[in-house]
Amino acid sequence: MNTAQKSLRDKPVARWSALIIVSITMFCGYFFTDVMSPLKPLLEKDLGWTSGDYGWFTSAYGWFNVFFFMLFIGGIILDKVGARITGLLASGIMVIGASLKYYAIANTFPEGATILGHSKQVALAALGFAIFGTGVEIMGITVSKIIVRWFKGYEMALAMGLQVAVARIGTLLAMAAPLRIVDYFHGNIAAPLAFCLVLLIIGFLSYFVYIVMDKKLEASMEKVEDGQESDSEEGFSFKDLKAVFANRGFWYIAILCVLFYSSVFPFLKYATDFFINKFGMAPERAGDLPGLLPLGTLFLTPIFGGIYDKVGKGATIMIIGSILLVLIHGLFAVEGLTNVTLAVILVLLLGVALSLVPSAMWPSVAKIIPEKQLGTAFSMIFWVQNWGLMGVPLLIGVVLEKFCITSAPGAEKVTYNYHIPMLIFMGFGVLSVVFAFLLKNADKKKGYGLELPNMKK
Ligand SMILES: C[C@H](NC(=O)[C@@H](N)CCCCN)C(=O)O
Repeated sequence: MNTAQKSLRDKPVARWSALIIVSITMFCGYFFTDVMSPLKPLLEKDLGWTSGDYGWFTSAYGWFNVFFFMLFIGGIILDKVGARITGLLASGIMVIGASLKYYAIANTFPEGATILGHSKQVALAALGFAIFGTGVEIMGITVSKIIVRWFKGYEMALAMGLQVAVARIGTLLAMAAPLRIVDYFHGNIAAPLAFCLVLLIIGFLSYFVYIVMDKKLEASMEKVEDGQESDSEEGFSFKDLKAVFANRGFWYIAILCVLFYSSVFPFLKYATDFFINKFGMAPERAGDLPGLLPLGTLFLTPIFGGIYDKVGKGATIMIIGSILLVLIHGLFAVEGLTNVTLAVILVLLLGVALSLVPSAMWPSVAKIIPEKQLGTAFSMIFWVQNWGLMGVPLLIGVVLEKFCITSAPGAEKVTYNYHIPMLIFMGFGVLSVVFAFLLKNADKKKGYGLELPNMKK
């Protein structure tokens, strides 16, 4: 390819700069997603929440995505109007939802005021989280499509891995920082939310820089004669949707996605409480342990992504990650295993699993589905995944409240036995292994190329 035929995406500095900018927005989104997780014991102690309240509030993340088909609508908008407008809308929605959640936690409401059977505070916080969840998920599909747009034929899995790694720094901070921020602000439980809200506004503003870059990319692509890239901008059609639905590989990857993530992200929502209850950790330090999980993924996701780019073996990588999940949650479930060193090792291994599967899963979607249907495909996969992100935290909250309380009724501090929740997480792991094998089998029959490298020779 001579210089005259090059578009902006062919320049490494340009495509990596685009990646950095969208990664910042996602980092802020992931931080806010999990910022309340280490606060569960405090929400119960200081604000009078129950585990059921917490489970219901946490499940709100997926409400609009699942029931109002917001991801589906977001995917159509993305394929129709492109990443510039969709990304801006999504990050704006994140800021609005986060503001409402902050308002709910920062204020006190008249005792006895309830909405849908929950206190006004829990209900408003949940509504804010539901709005935020819509924004961050649509942003997620937008960023996935942006990466394909800039990196297809280049370091696509590495770029996806790096973006996820940066986002996971947000999760790491969400685990390690909130209790320290609360302490610093003399027990103000809303302070971590305020801090995070400021970051989200920064993420929103940084997206404007991406918009400028995207416009330049488009202009440069118009100059490229062969018209290859313009194929990807045909937009949504119901024919495409039918084609995505009719693809068996799509369903295997979507089901693997919901099963795998159901045993990781919802686990993180309860991890601090779990380590306090099972491993007897001090509440102020218990958030540090789940913080190790995203820490490992920072380095490993890009490494595994790089391996997939160069060597291939995508389906095998997903099988190994799923098997690890079963072993980890299985050991967490064993009663009497309360050694903190073992807990550290298992959390680090969970980080390996959370690096292996996503590093291979997301780039594999682009191998199964044509680029012009990718917005729709990513949004449908996220939609299926959101059933788990919504339902599983709710399930765990209800199970904890109904079957796992070990403290005497009316005790000042409620304690839990996490055996059943861990078995539930392990069950999702077992099903993930089954679907990872089905995917590998389908790849052999249909020749998606999941075991082949991503990079052009
Ligand atoms: C890339 C992938 N993202 C997702 O699965 C999102 N739908 C959910 C993000 C939830 C953030 N805690 C990932 O993070 O691996």
